[in-house]
Amino acid sequence: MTIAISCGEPAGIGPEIAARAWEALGREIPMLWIGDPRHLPEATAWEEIDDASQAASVCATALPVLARDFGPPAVPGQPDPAHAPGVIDAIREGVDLVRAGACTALCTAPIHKAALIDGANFAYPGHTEYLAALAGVDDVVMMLACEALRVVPATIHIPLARVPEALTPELLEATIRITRDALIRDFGIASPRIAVAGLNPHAGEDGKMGGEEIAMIAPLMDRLCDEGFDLRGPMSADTMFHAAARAGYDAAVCMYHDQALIPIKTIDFAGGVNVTLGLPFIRTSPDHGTAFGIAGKGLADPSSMIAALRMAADMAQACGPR
Ligand SMILES: NC(=O)C1=CN([C@@H]2O[C@H](COP(=O)(O)OP(=O)(O)OC[C@H]3O[C@@H](n4cnc5c(N)ncnc54)[C@H](O)[C@@H]3O)[C@@H](O)[C@H]2O)C=CC1
Ligand SMILES: NCC(=O)COP(=O)(O)O
Repeated sequence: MTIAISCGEPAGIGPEIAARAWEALGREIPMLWIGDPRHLPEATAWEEIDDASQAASVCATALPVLARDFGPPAVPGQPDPAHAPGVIDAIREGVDLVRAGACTALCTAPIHKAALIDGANFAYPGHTEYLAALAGVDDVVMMLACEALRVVPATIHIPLARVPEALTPELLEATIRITRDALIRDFGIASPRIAVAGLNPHAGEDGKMGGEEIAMIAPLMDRLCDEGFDLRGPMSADTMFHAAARAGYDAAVCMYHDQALIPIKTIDFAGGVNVTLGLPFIRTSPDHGTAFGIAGKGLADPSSMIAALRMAADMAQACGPR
């Protein structure tokens, strides 16, 4: 039942929120941290382990650490490209542990994408795509979830100008299918109701403000509804996130990153969790980034990390490791 935590960017708040999350949950949820222990806050009670199987017994008294040497020390707020290989390896090691059955889930602390590209030619825009590559799967889906809302961006880390061309019926169909399967399997919703956002203002206003809704989104939705999917939309993105609208669906599939992430980070920044759907293992993460401005100052709120660990543990409990 041990959850592997990858360290994330050492100059960000990742190490401190992991340490704080262990303080909050270490007696309840076995976990281990993969990274360079010199990057943890000085006061952290940590203990080196050689093997994931030792984590459960250590975790009640110290944060179990699979210690790796990243080379230079970390300066809060100043990412060092020299850490990039270590950061990437920690994610890969976490995946290996989960896939080998030594851990039940992976919870990733935030990475600074630019430092990984500069330091190691990291070929992926984020964890989501890297994890898909490690797992050898083509279609994965990013979901951000909090008590009040679940959102899924169909396109993720691409420039806004490229969204319309990237938004193919195939991509949207895979996104909706994976989302529905996960709502049933991981979130225990027998008949998921999925809202689908339009791409354009007012969901295209009958074609007067853009054509993607009529040409692509609505026909795909009709086809999936004929198969038994409960889909609502295409909805105007500006009016689908207020409380009464949210009561009408279990998840919202959105067309691009900010359409999905702005509402959830506005509603519940502290409680939001990023969960990757469609992987053959469980991966969660806090919804926020590296927060360089507050790193090393003891100001970071660990709530989202705690929520991410809880969600990973709940998913493992409900469905078992994949
Ligand atoms: N899963 C991941 O690896 C993610 C990584 N990132 C990366 O993080 C870097 C910084 O991104 P930003 O857009 O600045 O977002 P950010 O989430 O790091 O920071 C946004 C604002 O929220 C505050 N904040 C964030 N987390 C906080 C916490 N736990 N407690 C208190 N305040 C907190 C920050 O101080 C800042 O004011 C980028 O390189 C981005 O790619 C961003 C999101 C997720
Ligand atoms: N904006 C969300 C984000 O950057 C998380 O991406 P990932 O690293 O989880 O793929």
